[in-house]
Amino acid sequence: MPDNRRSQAITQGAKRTPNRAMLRAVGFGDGDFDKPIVGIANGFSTITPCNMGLDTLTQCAEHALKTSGAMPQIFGTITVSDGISMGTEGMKYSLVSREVIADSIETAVQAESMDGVIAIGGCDKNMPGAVIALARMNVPAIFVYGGTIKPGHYRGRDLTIVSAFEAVGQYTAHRIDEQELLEVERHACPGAGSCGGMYTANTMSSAIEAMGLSLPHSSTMAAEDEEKRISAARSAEALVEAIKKQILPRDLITRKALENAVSVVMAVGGSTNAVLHLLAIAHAAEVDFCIDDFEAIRARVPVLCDLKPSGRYVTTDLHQAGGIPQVMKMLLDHDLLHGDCLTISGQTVAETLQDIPTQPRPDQDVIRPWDHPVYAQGHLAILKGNLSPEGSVAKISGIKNPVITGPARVFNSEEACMAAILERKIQPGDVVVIRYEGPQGGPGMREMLSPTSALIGEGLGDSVGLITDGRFSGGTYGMVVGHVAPEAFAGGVIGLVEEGDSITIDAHQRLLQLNVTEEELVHRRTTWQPPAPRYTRGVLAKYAKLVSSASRGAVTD
Ligand SMILES: CC(C)(O)[C@@H](O)C(=O)O
Ligand SMILES: [Mg+2]
Repeated sequence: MPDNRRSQAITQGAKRTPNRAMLRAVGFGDGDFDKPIVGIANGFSTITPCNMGLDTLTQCAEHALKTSGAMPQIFGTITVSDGISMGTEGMKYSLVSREVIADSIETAVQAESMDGVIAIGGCDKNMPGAVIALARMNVPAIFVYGGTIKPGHYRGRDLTIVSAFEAVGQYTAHRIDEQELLEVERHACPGAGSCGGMYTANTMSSAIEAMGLSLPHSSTMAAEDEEKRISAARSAEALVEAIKKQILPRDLITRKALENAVSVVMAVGGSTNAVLHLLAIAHAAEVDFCIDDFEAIRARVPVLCDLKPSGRYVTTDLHQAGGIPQVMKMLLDHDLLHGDCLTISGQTVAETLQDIPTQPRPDQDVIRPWDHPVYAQGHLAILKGNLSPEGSVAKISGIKNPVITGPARVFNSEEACMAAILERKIQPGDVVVIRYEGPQGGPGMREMLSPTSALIGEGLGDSVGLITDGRFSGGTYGMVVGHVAPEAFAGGVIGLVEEGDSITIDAHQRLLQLNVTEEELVHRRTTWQPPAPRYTRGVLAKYAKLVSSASRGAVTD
């Protein structure tokens, strides 16, 4: 073990007698002060099914660290539940929790001079929050994903949490009755694990595996399966080896690795949140990577996987079909992946894939053959125009009407918009505008799964556009554009839109345009004032003062 261990700052020499005295109280013995001290950032919580199984994984990792000659130290990180807070004021804490998780891991590991860290997370923000911390600290580290939930089943179909969100719109549109709404609620989430489609949690776990920061196949394992617990122990062993070799997160989180992550996110049809989080991870790792880098990758990478929200299958199906290594192998064989990137095991990406088949198994169709992709190009597009000169993010594949020009229906909050949708006041051809929901203005940039799902449920998903300076859940699809930057609160044009204005969303040209003259915008700006901040004390007030534009990842440092 390298003798320049960080933990020597608290374990070596007479002056560290008190420090060792306290470490003895937590279980250190005479021979333990020369072992590496490895933190386990344990996201266990019962406030969301995503994190329910993490304590078991922590115990597996703890045991494996001890048998591998390291000294584990467990500490907690928080989580919030996107799905449970969705549609409420509480969702404003969701993106904020990414920073709280990152700051809490950094604080604990740096305060105690740890030699390495295993970050264990489940719900959406746990993944980017953990990796932001690992990138900042650059101490040997590995990520362990809590695992996906298995699908629910009802009347012969697979259900996920998004089925429940969409059922709300189906019910208000009288397309299902109250009993069916209740049965969907009862069956959508059968146990522990993160939301089961290729939504944000599974998207980010896949991106982290693509960057070599977690073990192969680990990002698509089910939370409740034994292999997930075995993988946690193997991850601990891999980290002890990485400490010996001094493999650091910034050796893994390189520009090429970020490009690999974006390619995999495109190939699996992942969440729009991946744009926000990968930009924030690049910022933390001090890698030159910006929102415009997504388009070059989108244009060359096909969507290979037929996964919910817009596809048929769930992440456990992807796992059974070969998981992320199978997707990566197909990308590598077509020169759409950098095979020379390093991974946490010390192998290169190409070496980890050498035994993976070049074509997906013919007995499954969740991963399509290369020459029959779901879509020929990626689905995550960056739209620009006078509404979003810094950028905005949309899923543009599989849309029935890729170009929509319609009258603006303007709402200054998610709640006001949701009320209008449920009162059936939104008509085909409308372009819904939800603003003052950005990182600063919300604050917290809420996910708009409730209104987008209600539109789908009411059968308006193909005929109504929706733009917002907020963001979307991984379960959102349709003609929807989020992360509009600059946001309204920061003086963005979205704040100048008036009811009835003509707005164009053009997926082909990747254009987001307010069809109003420049002179009119100049006139409107003379009377525009930012609203008073919604919060003046506490977490949300502090966040609103620090947070950057979504086009830079909504970072706070
Ligand atoms: C509730 C969901 C689907 O997990 C959402 O929060 C996401 O971002 O995917
Ligand atoms: Mg989410």
